[in-house]
Formats: sequence, C-alpha cells, structure tokens
Amino acid sequence: MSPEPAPVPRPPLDATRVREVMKNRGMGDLWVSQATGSTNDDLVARSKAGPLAHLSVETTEHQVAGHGRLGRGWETPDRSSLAISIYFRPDAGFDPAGLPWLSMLCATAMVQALNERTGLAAGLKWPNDVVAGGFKLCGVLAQLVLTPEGPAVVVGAGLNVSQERAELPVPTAGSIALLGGRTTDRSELMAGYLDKVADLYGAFAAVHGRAGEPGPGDALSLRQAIARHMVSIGHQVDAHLPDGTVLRGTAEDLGAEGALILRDSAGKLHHVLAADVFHLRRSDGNYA
Ligand SMILES: Nc1ncnc2c1ncn2[C@@H]1O[C@H](COP(=O)(O)OP(=O)(O)OP(=O)(O)O)[C@@H](O)[C@H]1O
Ligand SMILES: O=C(O)CCCC[C@@H]1SC[C@@H]2NC(=O)N[C@@H]21
Repeated sequence: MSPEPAPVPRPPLDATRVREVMKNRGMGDLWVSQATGSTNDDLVARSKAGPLAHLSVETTEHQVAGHGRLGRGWETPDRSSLAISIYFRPDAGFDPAGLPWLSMLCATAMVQALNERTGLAAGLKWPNDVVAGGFKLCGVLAQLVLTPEGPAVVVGAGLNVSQERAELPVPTAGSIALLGGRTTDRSELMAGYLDKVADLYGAFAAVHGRAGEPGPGDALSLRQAIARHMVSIGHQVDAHLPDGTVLRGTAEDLGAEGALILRDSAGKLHHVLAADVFHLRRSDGNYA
C-alpha cells in the first residue's frame, strides 16, 4: 500500500515580507487578522470610518463569511488560501465606469503573478475568475464604496492555495497544490500579486484619473494587457443572462468599455457587460 501523501504545510502569513513589497511600491497600510467575516466588508467599513491611504490592503488567515459575485458565498479555509482586499481611491476622484476595469486589473495581476511564481498556465476567465488547467483558482469581487472623501473601490481576491479536493466547494474549483504549482507559499504569492497590481494600476490611472504621467498608449495597453490573458477568446461561449436567456457566440475581444465582444452565428456582434452576465461557460461543456 502506498503511503498517504504528506499534507501541504500551512505556515502563517509573513506580514513583514508583504509590507516590504507594499512599501517599495508606494502602497498604503496593511491589516492582517487571524479570522474575520469578509476582508472586503472590513475594508469597506474602514473606508467609511476615516480616510484610508490609496492601495491599502486587508487580509486574514481565515475568512469565515466571504462573499462572491451575485451574492454567492466564497470559502477561504484557515491558512490554506488567500483573501486579499485592496482599497483604490484615485486622488482625482473615482469614475465609477472604472469599476469593471479594476476588477479585471486585479484578476489579470493574479494571472501574471501565478504564471511567474507557480509556473501554472493561468488565464483570465472573463470577467472575474482566474483559471488554470480548466479549474477556478481565484475569484475577484469589486465593490463601489461611497466614503466621506468620495467614491472609492474595494477589490477582493480569493485564491485557492493548498486546499485538497475535499476542501473545495465545487468540482470546477482547483487549488495551486492540486494543480502541482511550484510554490504554495502564501506570502510569496501575496507579495507577487500586489507587485503586479501596482504595475497595472499605472495604466489604469492614466485612463481613469489619478495624477500620474499617462502615456498616450496607456488606455490601449491596459485593455491589451487584460485581453492577452483571456482564455475565452477564440472559443464559443454561452453567456447566461439574468433573464434566463443564453447568448451564444464566439468570444472575439475585450471592448473599450470592458465588455466581452461575442459574434453570434449570424455574424452579429454583441457587447456583453460583466454586470449583465450571470455565468459564462464554454459551449463545449468545459469550464474554461
Ligand atoms: N474557494 C472557492 N473556489 C471556487 N469557487 C468557490 C469557492 N468558494 C465558493 N465558491 C463558489 O462556487 C461557485 C463556483 O461557481 P463558478 O465560479 O464555477 O461559477 P461562475 O459562474 O464561473 O462564477 P463567476 O460568477 O464568478 O464567474 C460559486 O458560487 C462560487 O462563489
Ligand atoms: O468568484 C467570485 O464570485 C468572487 C469571489 C471573491 C472572494 C474574495 S475573498 C476576499 C474578498 N472578501 C470577500 O468577501 N470576497 C472577496
């Protein structure tokens, strides 16, 4: 009989390491709790209680009441996954049209960090999921917050790191450990993710109004940086809409307004907004 595989170690997060990256990238404060309901909720509450520094971050070792898109739940077991929420408050005021972009920006940052750090071929399942090997590794949730200083955004990412199969809630979910990723070091993964968020934010700010040195190609470069990682492009997909109908088409590109551009069988183009999609699935039955 072969011995049971050794369980993946689950050490505590090294907050010093994460803080160092945040300091180097000019980010805000970091709060780490042992357990909480939802890191998004915590950051929203903080932002309403007093001014927060732009790019402040909330994380927890154990999130017990995480939430996902459209009111779905999100499971983040103790030390085996990451729940990271980031506060975005552009100096020049936040244009709410930027909300889907911030969500896609964070998902893309996670894709880039996973590709570099774990060696997994991660991709973006538009609008807000990060997948690898046909499994969902990470989900992203952006929330608009009305703070006393004006509108701001909290974007939370939940990353499955070292869960075993039985610890994942649905068959379409995967973890870095299950997929054989090179590292399950949550501190490294978190630092890598925040570093990529800081990189991509420059391109976002050029378009959506934070003082900076926008280059003329920045609007395009953000869209291209995101589109490059979208796994649906070139595949036939079914967009399940809130009214129960399904729009089927080949995913062609990411539109200027953040919409998925689908071409139906009659050749007609449809711009589908994230807010209008209940589920996006490949028409061939594969998850991603
Ligand atoms: N740790 C987790 N990993 C993956 N899925 C999770 C996890 N915790 C909860 N879930 C839930 O499992 C379900 C998985 O749905 P799935 O992501 O496959 O649907 P989806 O339509 O692709 O999601 P989305 O609306 O985010 O695109 C969702 O309800 C999701 O919130
Ligand atoms: O796939 C989804 O529907 C999005 C899941 C988002 C989960 C993250 S975990 C950190 C943050 N806190 C929450 O309550 N939700 C997000």
